[in-house]
Amino acid sequence: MNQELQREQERLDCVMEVLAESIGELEEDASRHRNEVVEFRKHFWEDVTVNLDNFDDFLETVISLRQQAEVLSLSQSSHRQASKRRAALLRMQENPYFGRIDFAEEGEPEMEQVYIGVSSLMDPSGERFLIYDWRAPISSVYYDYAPGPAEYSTPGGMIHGELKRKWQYLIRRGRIESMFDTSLTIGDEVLQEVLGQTANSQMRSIVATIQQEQNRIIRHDRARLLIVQGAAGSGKTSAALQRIAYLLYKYRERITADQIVLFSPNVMFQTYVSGVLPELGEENMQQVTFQEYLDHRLSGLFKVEDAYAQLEYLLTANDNPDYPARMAAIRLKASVSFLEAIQAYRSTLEQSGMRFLPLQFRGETLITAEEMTEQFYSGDETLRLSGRIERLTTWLNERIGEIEKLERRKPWVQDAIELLSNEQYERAYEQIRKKHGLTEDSDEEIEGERLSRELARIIVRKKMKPLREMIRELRFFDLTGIYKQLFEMPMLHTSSGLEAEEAELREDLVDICRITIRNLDEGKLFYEDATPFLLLHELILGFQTNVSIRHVLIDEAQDYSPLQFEFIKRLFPAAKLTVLGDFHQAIFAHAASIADFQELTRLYGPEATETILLRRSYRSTRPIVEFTRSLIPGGENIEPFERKGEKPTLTQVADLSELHRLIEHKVADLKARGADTIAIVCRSAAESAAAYEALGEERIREFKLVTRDSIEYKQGVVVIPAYLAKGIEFDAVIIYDASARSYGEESLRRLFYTACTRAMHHLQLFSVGRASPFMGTAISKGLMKVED
Ligand SMILES: Nc1ncnc2c1ncn2[C@@H]1O[C@H](COP(=O)(O)OP(=O)(O)OP(=O)(O)O)[C@@H](O)[C@H]1O
Repeated sequence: MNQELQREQERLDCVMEVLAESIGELEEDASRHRNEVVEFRKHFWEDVTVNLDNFDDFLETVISLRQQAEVLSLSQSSHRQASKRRAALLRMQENPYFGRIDFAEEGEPEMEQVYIGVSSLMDPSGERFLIYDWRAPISSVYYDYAPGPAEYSTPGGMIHGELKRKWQYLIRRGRIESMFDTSLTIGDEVLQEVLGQTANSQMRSIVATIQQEQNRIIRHDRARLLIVQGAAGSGKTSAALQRIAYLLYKYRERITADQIVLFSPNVMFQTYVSGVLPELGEENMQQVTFQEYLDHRLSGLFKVEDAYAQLEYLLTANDNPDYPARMAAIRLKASVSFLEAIQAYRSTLEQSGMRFLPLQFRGETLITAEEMTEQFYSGDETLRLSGRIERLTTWLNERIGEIEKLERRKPWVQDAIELLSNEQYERAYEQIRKKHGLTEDSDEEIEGERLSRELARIIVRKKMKPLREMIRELRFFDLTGIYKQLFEMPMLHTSSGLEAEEAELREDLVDICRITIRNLDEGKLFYEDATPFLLLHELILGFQTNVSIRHVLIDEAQDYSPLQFEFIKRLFPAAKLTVLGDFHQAIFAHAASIADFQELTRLYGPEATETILLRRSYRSTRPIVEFTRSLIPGGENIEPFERKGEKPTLTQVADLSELHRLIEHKVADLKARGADTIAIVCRSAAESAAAYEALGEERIREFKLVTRDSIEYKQGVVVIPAYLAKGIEFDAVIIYDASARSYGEESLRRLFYTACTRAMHHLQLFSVGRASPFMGTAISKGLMKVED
């Protein structure tokens, strides 16, 4: 062991001792707090004087109760803090720090050695940091600079100085296994080692090897909207999660984990990323899918199509006569022009066109839709929509009040009175006595006439309660009709936005409108209609908002339409947005021709928007990246990280039985070579299910079929549609059928790219018959091995 390493090991030994001591102290603390809480709960009522005789006594009781509750909650929170800190220190025992910088601050006589780890640690005197948290201001120098002049920002201003040296450590269980003096980039050696490991069924934190451009994303703090456009495997999801950990640290006094929301593509992905924050000692943020939100808001009204069902249609329904119209509809309904058309339509509703549902009671129409329309548009022409809604609601309530009075005299009410059970009668009677100020002891009786009047009032009011609720919740708007009307000619044609752009879609408009209306009439809502419908709904009736959320992060953002972004912006008015995506992986039809996030600038304006590009891809070996980047236009801009591996292989087979036989061999071979996670990636769910069945009974026991309802993916072999594999990665990927038949159309190029970029170490493609033309360049340039 050389001297330097010896010295470092000695220092590490001291740190380990401090860690052990601190853990011991925290354990004592935790058990003291626990006992306190237990004791406190036991004697809680002894210290509370409960006296409710008069108001002063009552007040005193309340105050003493509140004080007791505060003491209890303080003890509980100290106990929670101590346990959290103890868990962090226990994790640090495995690997207390991973880096060091020797930094000479301008104007300071001494150079400081700053050790960086997942969490901070002070020496026993409490005066000196033995380890700095990776999120501390000074730690950014570690990620941002090579030796030379360096600076970092603190709440008190910029600190300038010189970074003398930079070190990386590989520590396991208190032993330094190796240390590197890294010069230019942060230790490619360590990164090599990390990236060379096999995939886990859970995403891991990248704290020790965050790259400079990723650090910019993590610590970004200026813009309201941060857009991250990055190649497949460039660390977008990783950076997003590290960013959340950073925000929770930097704003620990102000922001809690439940004020941060991560939009992710599906539940399996949610499980996949859910370990990163706990690994960093933080609580998980909230995770949602846009689909969950749509279902929550709309499932009472419609059968809402799932995003993946739409994709499956796109991939399998080419023969359907409505297919071209549906494709055009998907593009139209996700466009900025359509958003503008909806906004324009909403304005016209201030003058005319609003539709209502008649108010019905006992099978009769009490107030017709026409009456409501007339009332809505009568009087002051300058009134805005919200004013008109308020006025109509008041009018409806008054009308219902009048109708209620008339109903009381109707024979059905008398019948209902006679049918009252004894119990119901007693209850009603009691209610009436109370109303007239009669106590249980008073002798005064309620005379018969008054009693039946009151009973009638109670019965009618109860029966009409749902109607009143309907009015209060504004459910008398015929929202389906209003949305449908947008597609009834000539409404859509005349809206300004569409006339200007999307001219080529105009030809398809008749068919688009036809299929939309038909679907609505069947009580169904296409996925592409769900957001526009909800947006129109909110534009008319007011937006539901959540002001407590401070940060919203949207992963796989290429899958969201401008309308969805508009919606999210309005839903979270107090939040900053981080949007991460890669248009080369845009597999939904609506984004087929979009290449970047420029359109998003309109959300908050150019001054409040910043874009960061990530070009380097870390997931896959160099040969795999060289192959995948040849599949897309502009792919030459993607830089592979230098990691060795073999070229992807293309094997052509004659038929399915040969395919299945070779897949089985390949799986066995990959396992023998150490691949823990292997994915057989198919084009669609339909192809996955068929492949899974065809691979035979024995394999069915061993392989797992991933569907859109899958909650987690475990290590092993999975058969999975490409769109569900998005965002996750595998040691080895087998493309089930990369033939021209499967991946022939240009519209599937992005899906094919997404599928291939899931591979970390091995990529095997099979093709039944002629191979997909997407691989033309790769074959001609020798970027893949071709086997017959
Ligand atoms: N700085 C880093 N240090 C170590 N590993 C990294 C780093 N950056 C990325 N990785 C690894 O590269 C892989 C891809 O990262 P991630 O999934 O975050 O990329 P992505 O851009 O979201 O990919 P995609 O768009 O394809 O879903 C992961 O295994 C991640 O751990």
